[in-house]
Amino acid sequence: MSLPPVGDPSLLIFPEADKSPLSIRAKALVFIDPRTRQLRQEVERLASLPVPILIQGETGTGKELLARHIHRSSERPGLFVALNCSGLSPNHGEAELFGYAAGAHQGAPSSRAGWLGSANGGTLYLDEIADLPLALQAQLLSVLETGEAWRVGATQPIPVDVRLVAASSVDLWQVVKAGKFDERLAQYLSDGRLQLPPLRERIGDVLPLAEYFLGIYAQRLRLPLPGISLAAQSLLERHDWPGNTRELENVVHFALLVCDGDEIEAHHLNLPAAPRLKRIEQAVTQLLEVGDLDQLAALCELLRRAEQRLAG
Ligand SMILES: Nc1ncnc2c1ncn2[C@@H]1O[C@H](COP(=O)(O)OP(=O)(O)OP(=O)(O)O)[C@@H](O)[C@H]1O
Repeated sequence: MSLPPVGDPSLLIFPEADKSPLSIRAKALVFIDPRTRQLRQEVERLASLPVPILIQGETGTGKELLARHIHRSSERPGLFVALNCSGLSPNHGEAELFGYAAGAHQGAPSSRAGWLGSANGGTLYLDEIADLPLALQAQLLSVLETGEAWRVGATQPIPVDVRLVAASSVDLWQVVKAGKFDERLAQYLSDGRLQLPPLRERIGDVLPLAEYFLGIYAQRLRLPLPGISLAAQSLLERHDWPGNTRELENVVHFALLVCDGDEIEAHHLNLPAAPRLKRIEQAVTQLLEVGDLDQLAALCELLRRAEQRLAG
């Protein structure tokens, strides 16, 4: 197991990784699994087009990292500005997002650009966009469509040129159906949709990512670079990764710190021995309690096949 050489299309190297915030520590985007290689092609296609992008994926799958890559590839001259919509102030969300004019409210002697203004000429990354209040959703759409924004308290709009890259860990269309997301904004975002699969569905990325993080942390902590034993590799590939790549990064970081030999062993990973088996056990137990006849028949068939395999 080793990472592809620099220049391989599955490994994107970020030239200015040092400029990224601490929460995004990657120097490269590791895409090795066939599913993420395919995604990579889609990303390259969309990045240079003047379309908004919606990245859907579970927490920790790498949505912000991908958004940063899209911004770099787009070569837009402005900044990449990242905002988590659930962090907007309940009372001053509009001013935070769109800015305010001088004198708009008490204690506002001068005007402020807001997040949108700071991203002028660049990319506004809105994480968890489903958490944006409905009223701001409609306002945001109008700004993006007209290229004009009204700061709170302003008497005239100002021109803005912002590319929106939004992320969501939930299906936006379901939120639309529930009446809590603006259908027109969802439509606007649907031109460039990217689905980042959870790590458990792209097993081919697990060991390359583990090796990559090991390299990063060994270098940063000035520790010798250990290998990963076969048992540890197998455990990494069998784990469910509910926290996705972020969880893998933390697990590898920890393993490196507690590793006392040339290789990371399974017990250094501090992972449950067989999480999937546990889940299967729970599902079967539930089925035995509440399953209907068809489900029980399907279960018997599966158990029969398991028996057959055991018998050799
Ligand atoms: N393909 C990848 N290659 C290298 N590092 C990655 C990759 N994907 C994610 N990471 C790293 O995993 C961590 C989590 O990534 P990121 O913050 O982009 O996830 P996210 O989906 O935006 O999470 P959240 O939904 O919680 O905001 C970061 O440290 C990031 O650098």
